[in-house]
Amino acid sequence: MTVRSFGARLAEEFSAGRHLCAGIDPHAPLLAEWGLADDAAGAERMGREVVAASAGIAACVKPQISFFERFGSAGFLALERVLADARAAGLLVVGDVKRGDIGSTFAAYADAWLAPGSPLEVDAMTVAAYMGFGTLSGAFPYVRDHGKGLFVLAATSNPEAREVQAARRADGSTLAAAMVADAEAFNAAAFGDEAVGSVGVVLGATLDLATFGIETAGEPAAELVAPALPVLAPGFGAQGARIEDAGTIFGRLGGALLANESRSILSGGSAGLAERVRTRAEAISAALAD
Ligand SMILES: O=C(O)c1cc(=O)[nH]c(=O)n1[C@@H]1O[C@H](COP(=O)(O)O)[C@@H](O)[C@H]1O
Repeated sequence: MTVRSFGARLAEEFSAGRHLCAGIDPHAPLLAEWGLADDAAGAERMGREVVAASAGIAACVKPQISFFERFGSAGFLALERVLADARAAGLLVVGDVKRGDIGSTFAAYADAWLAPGSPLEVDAMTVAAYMGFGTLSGAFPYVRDHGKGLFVLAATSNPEAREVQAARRADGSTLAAAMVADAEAFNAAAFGDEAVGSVGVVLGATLDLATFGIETAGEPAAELVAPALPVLAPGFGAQGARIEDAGTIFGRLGGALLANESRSILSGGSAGLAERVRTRAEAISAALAD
C-alpha cells in the first residue's frame, strides 16, 4: 500500500479551505472554568470535546504534552484516548512535544511519537533542532516512508525568542532563517514533486519575521510552486496576534499555514466550544483567501 505523505494530507486540508489548528491545552484554570477536575480525566474530557468540535472544521488538533504529562501515567493514558478519537474522526494530529536531543536518543523520541502503531502515534510532532538539524535524522524514515511530519522550531512566538533565534551563525544567517532553509532543503530533496512538504517550521504570529531574516513578501500562490513549506503559527488569540491578519503577517508563507489558537478557543467553557472553533476556522480561511 502506498502511504500518502504528511504534506499530501496537509494539501488536502488546505484545498478544502481548512487552516485552523485547534490547541488542546488543558490549563488548570480552564478545566475549572469547564467545571472539570484538574486531573487526567478532566484533561481527557476537554481533549475529546475539542476533537469532536474540530472534526471536519479544523485542519488539525495540537495536544500540548505538558498538560497531560503532569498527571504521570494517567495523563499519558488520557492522551492516548484523545489521540484515538482524533484518528477515528480523521483529524490530523500535531503532537506538541518539542523534542530535541542528540541523534541516538532523538531517534527514540521519533519511535515514541511517529512509529506506526505506537501508543502515542501522531501525524507530526514539534521538534527543536538547536543541537543541529542532523539530530532529527532518526525521524526522517518516518517522514519519507510512513506519512509523518515534523515542525521545527524556527522563530517562536515567545518574547524571549529573539535573543537566541535572531542570533547569527558563522555563515551569517539567523538561527531562525537557517531552520527554515534546512526544512526547505529537506522538502526539496525528499518531496520535490509534491505541492506541500512534510517538514515544516514553527513561526510565531506575534513576530516581525523580517527581523529574524525570514522573507515573507509575496503571494501564497507563488510559494505553492512546490513544495510549499508547512508553517505552524502559534501566537494568535491569547498571545495577541489577530487571526484576521494572518495573510499580512505571513505573505508568501501563507499557502501552507496552520494557524493555532489554544486558550482563546478553550476559554468560555464547553458550551460555546463548537461555535468558537467554527468562527476561528472561518476567520483563518477568509484571511488566507483574501
Ligand atoms: O510549538 C508550538 O506549538 C508553540 C511554539 C511557539 O512558538 N509558541 C507557542 O505558543 N507554541 C504552543 O502553541 C500554543 C499556544 O497557546 P495559546 O497561547 O493558548 O493560543 C501552546 O501550546 C504553546 O506551547
